[in-house]
Amino acid sequence: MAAMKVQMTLTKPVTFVTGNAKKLEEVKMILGQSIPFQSLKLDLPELQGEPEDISKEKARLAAKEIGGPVLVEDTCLCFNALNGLPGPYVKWFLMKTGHEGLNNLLAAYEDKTAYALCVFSLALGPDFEPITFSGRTEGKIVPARGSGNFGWDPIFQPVGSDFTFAEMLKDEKNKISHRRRALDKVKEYFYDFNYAPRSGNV
Ligand SMILES: O=c1nc[nH]c2c1ncn2[C@H]1C[C@H](O)[C@@H](COP(=O)(O)OP(=O)(O)OP(=O)(O)O)O1
Ligand SMILES: [Mg+2]
Repeated sequence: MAAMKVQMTLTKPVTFVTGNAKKLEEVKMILGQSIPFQSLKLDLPELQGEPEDISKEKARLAAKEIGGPVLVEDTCLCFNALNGLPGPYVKWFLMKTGHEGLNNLLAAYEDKTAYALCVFSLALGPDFEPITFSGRTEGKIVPARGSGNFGWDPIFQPVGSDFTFAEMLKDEKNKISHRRRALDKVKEYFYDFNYAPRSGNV
């Protein structure tokens, strides 16, 4: 009876919880009118560990805080030469060492390939186990190019593009980004449970 549970529970719009205004901006652009949601700015404490577990734990905390359905996400930047690090810790590496420091981490390696990973977690309420949806974009780490107003965008150049995320128009980034790919799965989930009409802004 999972489907019925979902429909009964989602009588309220989902609250997307994040402390990052740039994330929220992209989520709004990508979702459009497809899923009814509201947002709340909260900087939730984050577990250490694997991306899925970090994201799920964030959702549990958020659902407890809100007392209703929540959506959160955790974003990682993973270097293949470093077996996936800095991964979920990229925020702290970026803050302490900047774009140059992140490039320097790879100086000893020929392999500059990396991937951006976004793990969304949906918790239908405080008593529900969160469900995760991941999206991944392959690319490489390059010296910073483009406007530096969102995280590590200037040093990530996706496969198949001559531009870094920071050099692209938002629309272009949103077509191929880790966040877009994860949100496509979130949307599918909502359509499957008839919570959002498939004819919505896809
Ligand atoms: O598309 C992106 N392009 C460039 N940089 C990005 C992107 N998405 C997240 N970022 C940055 C923000 C933070 O430095 C780290 C992820 O950390 P993460 O914990 O997921 O984000 P956060 O703490 O800023 O917001 P939240 O309150 O949702 O946890 O990578
Ligand atoms: Mg965070």
